[in-house]
Amino acid sequence: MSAAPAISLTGVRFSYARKAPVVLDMERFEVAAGEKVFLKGASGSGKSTLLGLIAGIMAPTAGRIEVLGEPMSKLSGGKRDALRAERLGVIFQMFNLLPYLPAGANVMLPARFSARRGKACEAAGGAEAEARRLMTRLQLDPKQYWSSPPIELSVGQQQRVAAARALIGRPGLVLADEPTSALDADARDAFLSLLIEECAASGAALLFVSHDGSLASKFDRAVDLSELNTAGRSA
Ligand SMILES: Nc1ncnc2c1ncn2[C@@H]1O[C@H](COP(=O)(O)OP(=O)(O)OP(=O)(O)O)[C@@H](O)[C@H]1O
Repeated sequence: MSAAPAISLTGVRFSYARKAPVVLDMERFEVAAGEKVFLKGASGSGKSTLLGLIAGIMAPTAGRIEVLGEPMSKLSGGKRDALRAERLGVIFQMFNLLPYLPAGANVMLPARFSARRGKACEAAGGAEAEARRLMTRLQLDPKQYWSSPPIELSVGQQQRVAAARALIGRPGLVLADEPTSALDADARDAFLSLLIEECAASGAALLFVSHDGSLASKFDRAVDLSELNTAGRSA
């Protein structure tokens, strides 16, 4: 079980609608358990689409996607949602924080929705203690910001809430889609180092999408989706 790759994708094709063009066509892509992979690629090369497929938000038109040893692409929509909630941490471009919940409650959400992630927090003293620890680690002081509504936080602070929420309850895989695009270089480097450290501490694999190639050296490996995705290429 621990040896299962975090992501294993074989012969995957995807289009957004039945008669729409194929936007993703990939023979193979694999991320090992605990591996940190930097995913780059030209705008429109399909990075967000690939993350959406791995997260189970969409299902491929053809092919197979396994996530943490589970057959994500074979599951119903409801089961894909459950697998995502139980085993994945996802940081979206716009963070998707719930605006009516304060920061601390946003961080705790996965531990509330998933029994597995709630249980994983027990060793740390429960979901609230773990949420506070993660916020502190990500340099967002919970004494000051626990009760803040997201709208009162800066973009960088919202990003830290989103990262803490993705990391809570030891997910096996963290997917991050351009989470640093709104930050200056210093804030971006600091955030990325913390994210990588926390993934390493909990044994999570990390698939991190960015246009900023200067970040690639922090990862085990960099992958260019423009090379892997053959959709739209003439044979
Ligand atoms: N909801 C959608 N409906 C139809 N087509 C879409 C949709 N989302 C993306 N596409 C198309 O799929 C292709 C890949 O888009 P995607 O957003 O995955 O690329 P990306 O590499 O993440 O781009 P960027 O770096 O600009 O964020 C593009 O041609 C885009 O027009």
